[in-house]
Amino acid sequence: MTDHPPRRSARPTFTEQEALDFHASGRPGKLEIVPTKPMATQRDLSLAYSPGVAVPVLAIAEEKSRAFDYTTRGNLVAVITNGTAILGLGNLGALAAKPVMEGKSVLFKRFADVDSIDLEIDTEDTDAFINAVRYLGPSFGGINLEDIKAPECFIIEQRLSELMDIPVFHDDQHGTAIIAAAGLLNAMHLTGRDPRTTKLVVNGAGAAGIACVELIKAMGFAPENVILCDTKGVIYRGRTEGMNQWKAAHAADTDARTLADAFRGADVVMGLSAKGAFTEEMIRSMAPNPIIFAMANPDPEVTPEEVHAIRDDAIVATGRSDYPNQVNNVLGFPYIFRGALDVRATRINMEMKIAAVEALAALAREDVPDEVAAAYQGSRPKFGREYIIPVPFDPRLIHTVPPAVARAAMETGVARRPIVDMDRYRAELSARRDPVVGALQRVFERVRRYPKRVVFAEGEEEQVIRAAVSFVNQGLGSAVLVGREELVRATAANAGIDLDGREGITIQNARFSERNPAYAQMLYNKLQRQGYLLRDCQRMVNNDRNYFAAAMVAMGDADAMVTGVTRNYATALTEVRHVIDTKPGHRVIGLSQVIARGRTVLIADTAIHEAPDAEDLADIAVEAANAARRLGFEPRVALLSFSTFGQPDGERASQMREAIRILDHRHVDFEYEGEMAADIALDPELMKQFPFSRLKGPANVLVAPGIHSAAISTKLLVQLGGSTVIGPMIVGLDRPVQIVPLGARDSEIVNMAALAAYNISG
Ligand SMILES: NC(=O)C1=CN([C@@H]2O[C@H](COP(=O)(O)OP(=O)(O)OC[C@H]3O[C@@H](n4cnc5c(N)ncnc54)[C@H](OP(=O)(O)O)[C@@H]3O)[C@@H](O)[C@H]2O)C=CC1
Ligand SMILES: CC(=O)C(=O)O
Ligand SMILES: [Mg+2]
Repeated sequence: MTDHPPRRSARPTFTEQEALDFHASGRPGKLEIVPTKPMATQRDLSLAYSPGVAVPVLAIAEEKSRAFDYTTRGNLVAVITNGTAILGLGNLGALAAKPVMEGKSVLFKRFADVDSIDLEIDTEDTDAFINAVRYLGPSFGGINLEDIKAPECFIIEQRLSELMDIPVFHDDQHGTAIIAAAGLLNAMHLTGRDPRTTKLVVNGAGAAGIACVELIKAMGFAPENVILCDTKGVIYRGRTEGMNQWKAAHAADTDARTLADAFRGADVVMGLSAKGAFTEEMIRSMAPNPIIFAMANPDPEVTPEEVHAIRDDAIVATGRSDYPNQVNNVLGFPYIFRGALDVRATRINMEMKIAAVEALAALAREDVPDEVAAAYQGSRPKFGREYIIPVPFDPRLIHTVPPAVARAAMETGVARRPIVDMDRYRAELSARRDPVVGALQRVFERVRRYPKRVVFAEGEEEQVIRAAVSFVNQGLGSAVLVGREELVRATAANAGIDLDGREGITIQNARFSERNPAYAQMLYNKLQRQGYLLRDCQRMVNNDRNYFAAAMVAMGDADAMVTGVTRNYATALTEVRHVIDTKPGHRVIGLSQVIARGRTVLIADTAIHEAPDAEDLADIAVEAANAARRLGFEPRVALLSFSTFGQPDGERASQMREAIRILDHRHVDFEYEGEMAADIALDPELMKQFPFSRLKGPANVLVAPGIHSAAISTKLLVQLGGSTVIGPMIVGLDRPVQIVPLGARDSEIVNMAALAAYNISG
């Protein structure tokens, strides 16, 4: 067995209420449509709509392909369903399927910058469904069919592919088959198997099962070695019960009649059926080093724990994110469509699917990049039994899979616009990845592997209780809620949260804690020369939750702390700093992570130093660069000003220049430059005017001249620029504490608790 991280918990990481709140909060649902052109003047209006819009209309009427140049068509995919097979939940209708389809559209955007809209069509009549879709071709560059039950899905996909000149791709069929086949290739490689002689069983002869069998056979498995099963058992030649033409095409010439018969001596089994369909006996009866892909969602045919309890030579994959080897469709559909759209493909053919399989399989065999490795700290995932498929947050997927798909499209004559320069295409693809994806993922993954005890200082607040429950449910660690026990329980009960018997959550009433005298003494030792009596310290620990919580962390009774919901930032910080020192050799600063379209930058100091002098600014730069490394960036630090390299001059600008000189003397180990204006720091084209600049690329850490400019600019970015801002995060304390903004919501508190547990100061 290869190294592997501690196995993750199989508990759900959210409650039902959290899932509903997630979908209801803010604008209901998960999508909105945003214009890409300004609508600021009368001229804009007359260009966007009548009369200006008539010009592209006539251009497209004359030459259809111009629609790709003048409209959204070339980057727009419709996710279409009738809701007859929603996940593994069954036929719940078109309307109930909408959350899934919206989700898919969001993933298209986030992972591969494909614009997407969901369309729910309220009919189970195959012809009516086909008719509703077939005329939509001019609107879209591709059609992703989703959660439509077999066998209708086969007819629908085939007919629409014939009728439309854009890719029509039923993801439950081909997406699943592609990811499963990639994992299978690697599992075969690890167990030294040859496709021509490997015996394979697929349980489930629906959309996903049939597509898997077809793809696997196209990849060289011998048809006589492949057995397909459904609820009636083996699909054998001559069977009449529960059959259809798609099952019949894969009917095996075999004496096996039950799933248990089929399992006997099998090398590989794939489940695309239902929870618990594989028994202990079946697993035992397989060949040595068996490969078991139990992919029913949300619960697999057999769990990895159940398999590992019976035999230790199996490679196991599931559809779930909380086990290794997740067969997750998100590894496929965003990138397959990206590649197909970029060559304006007319279809997604078998060669394109196989190219995706091979690209995914090859990626899992390569060394993982730091960005992925950081999430698995202590045990870098390495190609092996517990890592046969890339993980969804792998940043290489975007520049690996689409080029393979595009190339296959070009080679098989379905590309309407071949890509001329593949290297350039790859570079453009990397820039398409939305930086919000994965921004906190490494933090969460790391903490999940090394869970921490986090103290939530304001335990009587409802959103804090919700956050603590979510923190624990996500497997991030245990939570201590500070507050009066009856009040915490009553608030929780009012909010519909049952704290009784909930593992991982404790309540600490500061007044009754037996650790109080020790905390008060510790605080007295620190503050006795600042005018505080022991009695004052006792009162602070007894009455003030921030003192009590911080003392727990200072004395090792908890690993990290989060606070700030009920008290303004500065007050909370002052209280915390009475208890927790600055980390020796460090400087406490506030760092905000700004995630905007195309990039992530860190801005400092957004919380502590109001008017830093040159020495302070140099320290802030060093501290921010350290934290950037902890968060997974190689820092390129720009010291910002209204001026760039002395022009125009001014007092704050010369202070920034002085800070640069101090950094020069310190011989720091990161790139830095300044003073410069923010646009120069962030735009490589503008930076070209200063060829002597030492930054090798756009800055990703911005040091502002003062807290005013730092705090004002991050807030402007949120309000006007639509950016996501995490923080200010506190960096440089000796023990990890994070402070959320006053009135923060539960999700923000969880993020900050995770950042505290991660300890960005290192
Ligand atoms: N990435 C992933 O992990 C994915 C997982 N899936 C999962 O695969 C499963 C099937 O999805 P899909 O193909 O879209 O659904 P379909 O409704 O199209 O097909 C379901 C098939 O499973 C068979 N089946 C159901 N229960 C059993 C059982 N206990 N034993 C044997 N066969 C059974 C049915 O048999 P019969 O024909 O006799 O009715 C049918 O052939 C779902 O659980 C779904 O969540 C799907 C897509 C992606
Ligand atoms: C993953 C998916 O698409 C399904 O279970 O239907
Ligand atoms: Mg689906």
